[in-house]
Amino acid sequence: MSSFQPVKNDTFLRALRREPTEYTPVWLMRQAGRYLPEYRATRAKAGNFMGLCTNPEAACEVTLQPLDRYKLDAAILFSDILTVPDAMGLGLYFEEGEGPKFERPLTTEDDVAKLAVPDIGSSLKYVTDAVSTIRGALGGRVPLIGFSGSPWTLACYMVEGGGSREFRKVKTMLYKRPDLMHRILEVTTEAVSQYLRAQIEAGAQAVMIFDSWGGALADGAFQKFSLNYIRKIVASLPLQANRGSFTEDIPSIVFTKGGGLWLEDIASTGASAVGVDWTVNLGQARARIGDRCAIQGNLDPNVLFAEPAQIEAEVAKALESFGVPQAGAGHVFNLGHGISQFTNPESVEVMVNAVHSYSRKQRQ
Ligand SMILES: Cc1c2[nH]c(c1CCC(=O)O)Cc1[nH]c(c(CCC(=O)O)c1C)Cc1[nH]c(c(CCC(=O)O)c1C)Cc1[nH]c(c(C)c1CCC(=O)O)C2
Repeated sequence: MSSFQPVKNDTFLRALRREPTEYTPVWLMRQAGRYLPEYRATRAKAGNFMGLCTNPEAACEVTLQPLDRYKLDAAILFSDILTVPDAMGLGLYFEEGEGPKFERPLTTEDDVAKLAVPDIGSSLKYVTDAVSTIRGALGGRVPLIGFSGSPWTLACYMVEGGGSREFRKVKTMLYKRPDLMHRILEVTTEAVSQYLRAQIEAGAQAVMIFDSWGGALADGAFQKFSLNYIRKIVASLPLQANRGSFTEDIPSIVFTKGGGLWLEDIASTGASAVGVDWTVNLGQARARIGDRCAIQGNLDPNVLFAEPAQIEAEVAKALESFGVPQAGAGHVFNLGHGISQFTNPESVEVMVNAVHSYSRKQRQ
């Protein structure tokens, strides 16, 4: 039994390939999440967030929830970037209202020496099972995006033991013991490469690398400790997947939050698209890299707290800034970071519909 169906709405994939589209495709980072009452209901049934992630049927249900409400052009696997360090034995847990934490962060030289690539096929089977369940349930409606954290972003959580503002521990290690830092990044790079390849094999039609904390690094350190490892991962990914009766291209997206200064460097990884946050001017980004890579982004998620007319105006501003994507350029509309849990679900509908209708008008 094959659950692979070719995709019907391939607007997102065509934009990533920088081919012409009738309108600008749109999806939202964290589109399945706490701002949706139906998500909160499913999460309550599953007990907690990791209960959702580890149950492929529940993960599938919440992945599809935003697609049933909005005309989104892509689905994203419901999971978390921290499943990889959890599989490495660090013991992921979530404290209510405090975000993710690790029971066994990497604190000593010995911890780092013992770190090893986990057996992805067994320890992260719940993720690849979720991917194939979701791909089957989508029935080709829209493409399914798989994802991972960047090695540097994962290392931030692994060394700090949770979220951080100053990154004191992880940056101390980076400057004082770069050998230890590189070892963590090497092991994590291999784990992430295998993990993304497993997601592609299970049915993911595009992959995204979240480098959420790349922007916390100094110029020079960013290229050495984050980008070089992302480059290795992108190089390890297959460009196509064989689905039995057909093959499909597998584009990749690299999103470095706060990476606006380094767009050319990020584009040079060979990724199909560069994700940008709201500090970046889309027109300037296009001029800098738009003939090498597609661009994804970049509305400030806080725009969604304004009135519908203001949301529509901000969407139009972003689309005008990019301009009409002629062949050779590609734009995927998104937020510049994950949607806030305090967002009114109706505002998302206003945004998605505004992206579609305004970008169609632009092309007339
Ligand atoms: C840094 C990071 C994490 N996770 C992720 C990142 C990179 C993107 C970014 O920078 O935001 C990525 C992520 N996390 C989640 C997804 C699912 C797919 C999607 O809809 O985009 C994705 C792609 C679900 C989630 N991951 C998490 C939630 C909230 C869980 C809940 O309480 O229901 C969701 C929906 C938990 C999580 N997981 C993480 C944090 C910091 C938190 C707490 C966030 C919060 O409290 O708002 C780590």
